[in-house]
Amino acid sequence: MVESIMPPIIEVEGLNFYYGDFRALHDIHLKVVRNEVTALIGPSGCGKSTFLRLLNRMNELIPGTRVEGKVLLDGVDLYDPEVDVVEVRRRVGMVFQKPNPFPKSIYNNVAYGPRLHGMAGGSELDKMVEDSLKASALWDEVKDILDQSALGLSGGQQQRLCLARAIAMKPEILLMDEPTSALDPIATSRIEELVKELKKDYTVVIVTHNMQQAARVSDTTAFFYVGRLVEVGNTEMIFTRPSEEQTEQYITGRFG
Ligand SMILES: Nc1ncnc2c1ncn2[C@@H]1O[C@H](COP(=O)(O)OP(=O)(O)OP(=O)(O)O)[C@@H](O)[C@H]1O
Repeated sequence: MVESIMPPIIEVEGLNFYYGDFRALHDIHLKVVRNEVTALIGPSGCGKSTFLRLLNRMNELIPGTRVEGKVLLDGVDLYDPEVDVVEVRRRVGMVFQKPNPFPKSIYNNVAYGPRLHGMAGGSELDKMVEDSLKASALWDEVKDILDQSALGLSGGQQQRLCLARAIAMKPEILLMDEPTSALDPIATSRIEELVKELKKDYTVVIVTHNMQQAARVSDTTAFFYVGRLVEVGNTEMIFTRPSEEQTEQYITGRFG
């Protein structure tokens, strides 16, 4: 495979991860290319979500866990003791499987992070909220009801609101953990279209159980199996001519 000429935004080197004594990830090496969508696929329990959460230090909220190895973001190790975890999570935003808006107004959901970080106020904040809702393709649906509760939105709208909330923090990377698994097909295809759109401005890493989704939205696909990264490469190549037997078996539905 021809190596991409774009410098990687993330370089993972020799990453191991433990929940207590259980080693969930084994010696992972992976480069994530800037302004690409990278999909993480593999059967249930293979470590996709664990790996994703290591990219913004979310796993350290779980007691008894341990990380070895490096996750370099623009060349700086996220796990270096000097690095500020709050800044890491601002630069690397996340959208979860189930939409989880705050029980606040639509406006305040998006404004919450920028306010907390003193990033904007007044009309500047209004603009930030508008821009974020536009980027998540929700603005037209909510512009007249910004003061209404986010909990009144549909599941698909709530997920786009969560995306707007992440975007408002001006991240460089967006992590998505099965962002469409709770959504119907129409809401799913809107999110998929958005993901393709978002890579112009962001780098996206998405975990998905749905192989068609990985094939539709991603540039690069990484196949995980029992805590190991079996193969990573150009998405079309992974889905048509994988190098590894295990990848071939998984994508042809012979296991998992
Ligand atoms: N909080 C936790 N404590 C202990 N073990 C955990 C925890 N979270 C995950 N694991 C274990 O780590 C392994 C990897 O889990 P992970 O959720 O990362 O896999 P996954 O590929 O994302 O699975 P799925 O597709 O089902 O979400 C599994 O064996 C799982 O049981």
